[in-house]
Amino acid sequence: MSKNKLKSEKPESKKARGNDPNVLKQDKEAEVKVKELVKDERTHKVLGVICLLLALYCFIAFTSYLFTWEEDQDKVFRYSASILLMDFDSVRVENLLGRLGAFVSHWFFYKGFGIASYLFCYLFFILGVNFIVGRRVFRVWRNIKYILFGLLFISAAAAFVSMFSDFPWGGALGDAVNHWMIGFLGRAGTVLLLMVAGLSWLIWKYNIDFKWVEQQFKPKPKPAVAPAVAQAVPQTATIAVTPQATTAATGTNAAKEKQVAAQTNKLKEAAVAVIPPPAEDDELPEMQLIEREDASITLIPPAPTHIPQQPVDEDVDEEVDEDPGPLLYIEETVDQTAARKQKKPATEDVAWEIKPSVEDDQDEVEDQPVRQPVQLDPYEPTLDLRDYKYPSLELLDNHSTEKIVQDAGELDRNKDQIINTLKNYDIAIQKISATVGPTVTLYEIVPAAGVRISRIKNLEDDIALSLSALGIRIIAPIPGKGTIGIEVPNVKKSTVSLRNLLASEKYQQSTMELPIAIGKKIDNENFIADLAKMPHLLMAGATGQGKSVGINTLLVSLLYKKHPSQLKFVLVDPKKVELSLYKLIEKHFLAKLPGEEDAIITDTKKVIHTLNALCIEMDLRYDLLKEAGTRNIKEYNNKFVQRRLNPQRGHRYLPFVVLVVDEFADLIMTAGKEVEMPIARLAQLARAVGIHLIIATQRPSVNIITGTIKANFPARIAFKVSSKIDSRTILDTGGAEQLIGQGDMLISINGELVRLQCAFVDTPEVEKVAEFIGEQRSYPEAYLLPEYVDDKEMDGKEISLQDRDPLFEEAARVIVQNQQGSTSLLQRRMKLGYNRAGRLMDQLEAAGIVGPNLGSKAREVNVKTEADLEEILNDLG
Ligand SMILES: Nc1ncnc2c1ncn2[C@@H]1O[C@H](COP(=O)(O)OP(=O)(O)OP(=O)(O)O)[C@@H](O)[C@H]1O
Repeated sequence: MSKNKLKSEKPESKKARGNDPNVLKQDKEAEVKVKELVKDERTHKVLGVICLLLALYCFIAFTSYLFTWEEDQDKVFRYSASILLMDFDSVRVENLLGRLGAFVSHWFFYKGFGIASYLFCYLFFILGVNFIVGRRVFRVWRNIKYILFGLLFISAAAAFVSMFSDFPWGGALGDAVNHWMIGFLGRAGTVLLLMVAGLSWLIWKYNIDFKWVEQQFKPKPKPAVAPAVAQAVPQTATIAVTPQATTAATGTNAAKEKQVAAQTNKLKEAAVAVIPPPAEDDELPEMQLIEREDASITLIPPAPTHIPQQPVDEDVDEEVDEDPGPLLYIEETVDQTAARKQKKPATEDVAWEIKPSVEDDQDEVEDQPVRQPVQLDPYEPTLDLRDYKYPSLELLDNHSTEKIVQDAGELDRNKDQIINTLKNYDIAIQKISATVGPTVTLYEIVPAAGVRISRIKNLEDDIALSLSALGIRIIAPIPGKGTIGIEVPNVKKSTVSLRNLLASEKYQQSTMELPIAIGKKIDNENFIADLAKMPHLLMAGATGQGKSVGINTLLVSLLYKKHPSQLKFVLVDPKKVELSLYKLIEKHFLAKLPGEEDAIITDTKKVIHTLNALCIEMDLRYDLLKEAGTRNIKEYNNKFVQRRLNPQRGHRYLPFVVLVVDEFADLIMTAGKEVEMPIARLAQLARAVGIHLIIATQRPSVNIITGTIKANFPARIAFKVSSKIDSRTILDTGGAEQLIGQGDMLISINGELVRLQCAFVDTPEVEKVAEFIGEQRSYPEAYLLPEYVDDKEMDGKEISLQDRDPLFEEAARVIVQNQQGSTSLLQRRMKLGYNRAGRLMDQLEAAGIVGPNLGSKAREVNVKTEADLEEILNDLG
């Protein structure tokens, strides 16, 4: 009965949904064409050129108006807009850009905003540049806000100042505002209000500090303080540095580190204290020297206690308006110095003390001659971007009411049909119960005594056929319950919004390291898992079944929980369009190869480089873990946070790295083993160092998901696939071919299989989240992966000093400063792969800077001082 019903419903529903398929196709095509046109790079460039020309046009017209307005004004008044249509001879205007120029300028200046009209030239200019360059060189909304304020303020101020001038300096707007203000506040009040508005804007934009005011009221420091400090604290070496100075010497930036070390080395001899002034940008700050009398003071280099990357505002038209922060104070006691000299393990030999400010301390020094070592505050990675705001749930949409409505009639009908079908096979049942989920309802059956479950299992296909609904899955038995489950799709499915999942207590309160909100189980329980524990995820599904949405769901749920300093994504997108939205968060959350323009990798060759670079990153991280005596990233970061690891030795806070590959099959088809090998290596080893993989494929065939790959991906997700074989390839069992699509999925974690409805997040929502993050202050560039040089590309290249590696000089300095000719030192300090570091070492040998290879021992360093090295480098030219 219901079989017939189902059959007869099909054409109807098609009718209801669809109209003539041809018509639909045309609509779609037209829509696609318009969309493509809007997105086309060339359209943007044309718009950009138009905007720039408009900017230039207005600029010339306005400037000309300044000189010709007297002659032209009468004519524009007399003829108004009809001046544009008149003969050349009947009306002659003086404006360089003719009647249109005269009319437009008159309109902007006289009827509009006066001299502030020039702001429109600026607006067209920034729009033009943004369109032409193809990315947001200028932030449009922020600039529009400034321009609106400027129009109001400049026109009002200009109108006030030029009250008795004939020229419309403030335009109609300025006059109106001015008129109202004078009536309301009087002249003095208007002056005050304009001053307050102008000053407020300056303070807001440039964050002016009023230190000079502060200094006027501060008592002058006593002249003898510096020697007094040295004498009073003979056992303490003191270096004052600003937070920026500490940043300059991080392990990630070997050049700066080396410069700091070089400067500090020089200072050691002179026994002086170093107080670098606050650095505004990434440049190494210049040092100010304050001589101290006591030559016995020992100095340690200003250990980079802080951020691995110096954040900047992405906005190019704005200065970084960050307060340089208070001076920090780093101190090492004589015991610690001695310990350091004896080369105690890196983890224990250094204690840094960070105190507010030398200025604050100077008075204190006199009252408190002996300084006690002070417990340091833990390192806080999120201070990298301390004003970073996590995206709010408001950016996401609610796609449905979370309440699942199930028609009681439908439940009854399904129940009866199940009972009858089983009866046909002589299977009696004791009890049947139903759990209604978002997409399917689970009917749980307790068979009558004596019915063997294996019988039902054998009849699985027949029962599914008899029930004849699409997407039925029979679980016999339900693991751990001894009952039989039959999943029947709901007629009315409800979408699970990612927003609701992220709002759930389970997600909000989660203490997982990488929480991913995947979807809802059949019993409506939210399924939130820890990617760090999985530790890698394989996703497969035929085209159009919800893979891309699934990837977005995972990425967005990580973005809602993680700070940019704690997580980096490596995105591989051979299809070029799926992950392109995340370009906006490049400087916050993405990692890329040095020198690469795009952080989202679409080219196969670059994928191979990136995967190998990730392997190098993994090896480097293992070296760090080993040196720190820790077993995994959690222990390592804990130790770093407690300041028990010295950044001077290359230690740094390690963010999690999540590699997302959107179309794995495509890569394997084009690059085969070259891609499979590094992926397999990463999958086998990378979990302990915080590198996790999410790999998605449309074609889950055995030549793509090979045994090696499968063995290392214990967590796997299958959306609907086209055959049972595909389902077996991915899940080791059938079932995924029975799914109903649209995010209906099976997840297998450590052998346990769960059916879920994947949470839904739409592209505009992802865009909003990416925009929200992208607009905030960021690092100066994406997180840099180590350099990888393809052996094949370098093979056959002779060691020639003419053709030196670009990093040759830097490598030479690292070796000479450390007086240690070891390849692994170069690898660690400069984040290089073994091969490149080896080649650099060969070149250094050819230049006579290091001696020959001594097997397992480090090479001898022939150059003893940096001055000698500089000479050699100069000679090499
Ligand atoms: N979790 C979900 N909830 C509701 N609808 C979904 C869900 N996931 C996907 N869909 C629907 O299915 C459509 C296709 O999904 P998606 O683009 O993710 O497929 P895909 O597997 O990535 O396809 P392709 O491999 O061709 O890119 C979506 O546009 C959406 O309408």
